[in-house]
Amino acid sequence: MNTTAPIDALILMSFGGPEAPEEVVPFLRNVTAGRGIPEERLEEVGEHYFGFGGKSPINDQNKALLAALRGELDRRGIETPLIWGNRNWDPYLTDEVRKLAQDGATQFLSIDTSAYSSYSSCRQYREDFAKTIDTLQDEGLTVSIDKIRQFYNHPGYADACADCLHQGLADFRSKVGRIDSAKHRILFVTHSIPNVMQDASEVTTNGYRAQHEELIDHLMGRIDEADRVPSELVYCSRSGSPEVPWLEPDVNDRMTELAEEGVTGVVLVPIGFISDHMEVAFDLDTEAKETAEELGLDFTRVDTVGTHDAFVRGLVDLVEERAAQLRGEGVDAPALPGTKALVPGSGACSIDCCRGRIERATYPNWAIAN
Ligand SMILES: CC1=C(CCC(=O)O)c2cc3nc(cc4[nH]c(cc5[nH]c(cc1n2)c(C)c5CCC(=O)O)c(CCC(=O)O)c4C)C(CCC(=O)O)=C3C
Ligand SMILES: [Fe+2]
Repeated sequence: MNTTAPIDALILMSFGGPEAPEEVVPFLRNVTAGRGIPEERLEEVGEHYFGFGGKSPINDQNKALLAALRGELDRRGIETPLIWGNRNWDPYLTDEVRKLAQDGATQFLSIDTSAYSSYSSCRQYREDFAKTIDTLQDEGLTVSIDKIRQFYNHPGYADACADCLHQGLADFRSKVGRIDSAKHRILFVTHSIPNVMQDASEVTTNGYRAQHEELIDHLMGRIDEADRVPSELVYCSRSGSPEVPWLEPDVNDRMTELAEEGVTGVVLVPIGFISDHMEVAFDLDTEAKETAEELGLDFTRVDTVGTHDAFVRGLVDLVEERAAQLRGEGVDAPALPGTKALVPGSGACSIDCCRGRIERATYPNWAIAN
């Protein structure tokens, strides 16, 4: 069936980013409103954006993903409109949903650009849906917004990550000759989050960190045995006050320790990011690369999935999966062997997941139906 019924329209929902220097400070104010991030950290992050001409790479990457998704929908004969809306910058979710709602669309399905469970990567998007729904309701427009499941263990994302890793290892091999367990490490990198956010992510799912570990086990199992050097999960982009604990080790700290232990080369695999947005462009390609240079480490940063075919097809599969669930059809929800698909309402990513300090309205409020 070449339809997404009962869904009238699809949304690519992302973070948003500034396009010009004068947008950087207002953007950061939007991001951090009420989130207690110290002024020094904001100035530091502002400098990262100014260093790139005040333009975040994220918008162009989302436009490319939008075009790739449209292409895949068209290939499948799915005519459902697809729009793009952000949390923190123009085009804003509410404005984009309003346009289609005025044309009569009521049921929306969102593709969020984050793979794992946590407040920042799942629940906060559902808070955004609730705000949009409320705002439009006040204007006399009734809409609902559902979302696809977190996709870290969907075969499409995993296949794309595996392909990127394969290519990255080839690049590394061209620098070092032979990949060697005694000298080389594979460091999977993701966004650090506060420990309390990690804990909240474990209430109804296996949680943020364990989800990364599942994907890592899978990816390591797929690389040639000769390349299977020790690997670990490290973090970047820590924010917040220094006295608040966040997930560690930081990628730079860990590279420093490894160099002291005699490691001479690292392959960084940014599985926490679907495209090369600012955390990748600055925290990895600028800062971590400099650390590697100072330490004399051979260094390869593996590609993010971006618009990789397998990833794009996987996202459209997830759209079709969710639409079928909403039609009440029994559907196959594929997941990596030994892992569980986070089907909304099945006990994962439910109303109870990833609660923060402050309780805000979310939508949808899936019931836990085990
Ligand atoms: C888990 C996670 C993802 C991945 C999931 C997803 O993709 O959604 C993500 C994505 C992103 N984060 C981004 C940017 C920022 N994140 C910040 C702050 C924070 N992120 C956090 C977590 C995450 N963030 C957290 C716990 C905070 C602390 C404040 C809070 O508790 O909310 C700040 C404030 C300054 C600072 O503190 O660094 C900025 C500017 C951009 C845009 C980049 C670009 O422009 O290319 C993207 C894609
Ligand atoms: Fe962030």
